[in-house]
Amino acid sequence: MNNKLAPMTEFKVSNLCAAYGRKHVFSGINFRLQKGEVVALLGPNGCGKTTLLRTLLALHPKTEGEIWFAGKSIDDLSVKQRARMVSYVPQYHKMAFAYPVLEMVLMAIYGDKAPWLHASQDEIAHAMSALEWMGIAELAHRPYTELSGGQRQMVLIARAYAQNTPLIMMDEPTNGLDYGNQIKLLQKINALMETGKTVLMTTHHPEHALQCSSRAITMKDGHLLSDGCPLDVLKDEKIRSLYELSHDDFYAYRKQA
Ligand SMILES: Nc1ncnc2c1ncn2[C@@H]1O[C@H](COP(=O)(O)OP(=O)(O)OP(=O)(O)O)[C@@H](O)[C@H]1O
Repeated sequence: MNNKLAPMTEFKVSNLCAAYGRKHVFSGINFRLQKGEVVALLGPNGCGKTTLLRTLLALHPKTEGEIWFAGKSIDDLSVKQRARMVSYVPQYHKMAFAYPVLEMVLMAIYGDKAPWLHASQDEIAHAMSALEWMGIAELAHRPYTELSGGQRQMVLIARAYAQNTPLIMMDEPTNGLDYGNQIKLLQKINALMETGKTVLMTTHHPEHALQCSSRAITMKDGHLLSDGCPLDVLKDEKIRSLYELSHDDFYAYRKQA
């Protein structure tokens, strides 16, 4: 089995726009991701973060613009080629069948066909190591549909990790995780950066972005507002303005926290 990462030289987005029917969600989005960056994307509910991630993954159609991966337009890559370059932890995931967790992880390695049913010992060991990395090896033989929300979330993260792509996109990855698992995940994301992987993750928690990201991007009303060092982009005044919080509400909360 080929565990080598596809080369991640650069991921580039230029003038990207997307809509649902006639309703524009975002327009004129430009940014680049470099190897080894963990980039946190923040913005109010409904500003378009999930739609942006789904558009970058070609799961939602763009209305304008270009997405380039290592010099190739994403439009020219097959589903299989994209799956070697980028993995995805969605915000919501429905699974109709009660597949065992181990098979769910093997599916990420093999795509939508069914060779995971004949997986080799090496492949099973690789999938198990992803579950161990996430700290959920004991769930390997449990049906996915019988897991709690937080356990399912950890399976999806292990699955993306097993896919072994140079770029991982995660939509609110700490969603549903208990306090301890949130901290452990943020540490794991931070460690991914050291291995040269690139992560683009949405979060509703500026403190999570400050803990594990090397760069933060904020988004509001269908546009990117700021992009840079988390300590600068997530200054108190910028957070207050992003989420439209009054001085009193914000500092009363801060005082209690
Ligand atoms: N399937 C859909 N059909 C029509 N409109 C949609 C659909 N999905 C999302 N929208 C709308 O697109 C906009 C952006 O939604 P999106 O889910 O991308 O926001 P978000 O920033 O990820 O929100 P949240 O932080 O609440 O998860 C919202 O106004 C939403 O109502």
